[in-house]
Amino acid sequence: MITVVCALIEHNNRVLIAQRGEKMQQALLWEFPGGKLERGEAETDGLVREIQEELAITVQPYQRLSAVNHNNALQLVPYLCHFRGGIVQLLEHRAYYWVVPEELPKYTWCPADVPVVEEYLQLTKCRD
Ligand SMILES: Nc1nc2c([nH]c(=O)n2[C@H]2C[C@H](O)[C@@H](COP(=O)(O)OP(=O)(O)OP(=O)(O)O)O2)c(=O)[nH]1
Repeated sequence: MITVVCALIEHNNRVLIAQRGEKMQQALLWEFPGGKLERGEAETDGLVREIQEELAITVQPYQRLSAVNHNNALQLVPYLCHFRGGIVQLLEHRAYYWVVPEELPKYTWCPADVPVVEEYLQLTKCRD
């Protein structure tokens, strides 16, 4: 089973979502950006590195959400992150949006992300 960390990057009550490229696995589906950890790398270190590599922005992870075990093949570990600066560049993805949480269900998600979206919606409802 591979571990993939992903970031729910928050800024001004919105969260960043990214669309996978045409040639990537799970092409054109929406995800929270992130990627696989390197050997011995801490989850949050790997996440900060992946977001810098993929989007050229700096994030600060602050809360781990529930890990999703998808088909015993992939463990997706989501983190809430503060946006700390930079200008988004699409170095790997096809598109990105900053969306309000209520808009999240409109997108076609990678299957493993569906429970993450649900947990995030619950959590943001409790904030209001
Ligand atoms: N980054 C990310 N990957 C996800 C999510 N949901 C999901 O099923 N995946 C899958 C897609 C890929 O099979 C795998 C992550 O691979 P990746 O290609 O994004 O990771 P990476 O940047 O480390 O890629 P690589 O260069 O090592 O291949 O996890 C998600 O929300 N974010």
